[in-house]
Amino acid sequence: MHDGTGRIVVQGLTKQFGPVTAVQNLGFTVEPGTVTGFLGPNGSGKTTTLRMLLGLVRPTAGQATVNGRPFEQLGNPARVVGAVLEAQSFHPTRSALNHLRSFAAAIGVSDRVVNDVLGLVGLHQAGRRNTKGFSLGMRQRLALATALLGDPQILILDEPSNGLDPEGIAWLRGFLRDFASRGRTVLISSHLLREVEQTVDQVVIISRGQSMYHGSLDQLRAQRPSRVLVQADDLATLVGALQEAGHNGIESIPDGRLAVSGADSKQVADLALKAGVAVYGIQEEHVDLESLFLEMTSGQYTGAPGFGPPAPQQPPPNWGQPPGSGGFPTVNPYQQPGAPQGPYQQQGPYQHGPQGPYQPGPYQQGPPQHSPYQQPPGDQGQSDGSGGNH
Ligand SMILES: Nc1ncnc2c1ncn2[C@@H]1O[C@H](COP(=O)(O)OP(=O)(O)OP(=O)(O)O)[C@@H](O)[C@H]1O
Repeated sequence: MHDGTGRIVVQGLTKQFGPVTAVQNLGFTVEPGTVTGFLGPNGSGKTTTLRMLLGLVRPTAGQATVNGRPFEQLGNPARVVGAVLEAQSFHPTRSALNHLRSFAAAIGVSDRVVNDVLGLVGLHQAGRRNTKGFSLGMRQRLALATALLGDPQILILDEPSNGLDPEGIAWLRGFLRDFASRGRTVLISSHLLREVEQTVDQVVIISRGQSMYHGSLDQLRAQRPSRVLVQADDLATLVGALQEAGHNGIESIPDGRLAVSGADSKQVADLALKAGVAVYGIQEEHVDLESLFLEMTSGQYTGAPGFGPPAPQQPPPNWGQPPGSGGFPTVNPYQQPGAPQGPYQQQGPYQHGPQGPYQPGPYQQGPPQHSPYQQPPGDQGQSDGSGGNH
C-alpha cells in the first residue's frame, strides 16, 4: 500500500548476474527526515541495489519498496523519488535550461520550477550554456537539478560527490541536510566513509553485496571503545591490579604490551603505581571510523582468506559476516608503526575467552606518553546511465 511516508524498505534483496552475486540478502530501512549513507567499496553492489530500488533491475529475490510499494507501482514516481545514478550524460548541444525544460514538460512541471532548481544547485548563470562544456561537477549539479524538478519526497543519489570540489561538497552536504530536515528522505552512496561522515545520520555498509553494518556512526564507534596500551615490568601484577579495579577487558598483544579497554592512561598508570609496577610506556588508542570501514569491507578483491593475516574465527559483535566468505578482515590495524608486518593473531595469556575481548580493530594511536547520488525503467543494468528519472 502507498503509505506516503517517504520510507525506503529493502528486504532480502538479492541479484544474481549469471555467476556473479552482485547483491545478497540485503535488508535495511531508510527513514524520512534522515540522510543515510550507503557505503561499500567498488563492485560491492551499491549501484545494483539502487537500480533495484528504482525498478531498473529486477531482483532475483527479495524486494525494495518506496512508500510501501515497489517503485514501478508508484503513481507519479518523479514526485516521489528524485534519483541520480552514475555520471550523467546530457545532449551536448542542449543548454542546461533546455535540458531541464524538456524533463519538466515530461512530468508536467512549469518553467518557473526549472529556474528554481537551477538556482538551487548554483547553476543559474550557466543555464544558457551548452552542457558540452560542463565540468563533471557542473554535470552533477545539473543531474541533481533534474532530480529535483518533481519536488520529490525522496532523493537517491549514487556517488553525488564525484567531481565536486571541496566547496561543492560542502554545499551538497548543507543542501542534503536541509532537504532531510524538512522531513524528506535522502539515500546517498559512496565508497568513502569520510566523504559522507559529516552528512549522514546512519550508514548501511556493504561488502561483496552483503550487509556488514546498519546503524548510526555513534553506535559503530561505540562497538570499539578506546583502549590503553601499556608496557610494564610485571604484567601479572598489573593485570591483577587492573582486574581488582574492575577492568576486565585486558589482553596481551604480540609486542608484549597489555591492551586495556574502557580505561584511560591515567587510570592505568595510577593503578600500576599503587601496585608497585614500573611502567615503561603507555599509549591511548582511539577508534578510527575509516579504518573500521576498511576493516569491515576488506577482501572485496582479495578473496580473503589467504591474503594478509589470518582472519579471526568469528566476526566482532553485531557485525554480519558474509556467509561462506571465509571471514574478514585482511587488515590488521593494530600493527604498530615499524613493527614487522605479519600474521599477528596469536594471543597472549591475558585474553578473555577464546578470542579475547578484542578482534583486530581500527584504532588510531595517540603519541606515546612515557610514564604515563535515471532513466525509464529497463532491466539488467542495460541502461547507459544518462538522464534523470523522468
Ligand atoms: N549488468 C551486469 N551484468 C553482470 N554483472 C554486473 C552487472 N551490473 C553489475 N554487475 C556486477 O555486480 C557487482 C556489483 O556491481 P555494482 O556496480 O552494483 O557495484 P558498486 O558498489 O556500485 O561499485 P562502484 O562503486 O564501482 O560503482 C560487480 O561485480 C559488477 O561487476
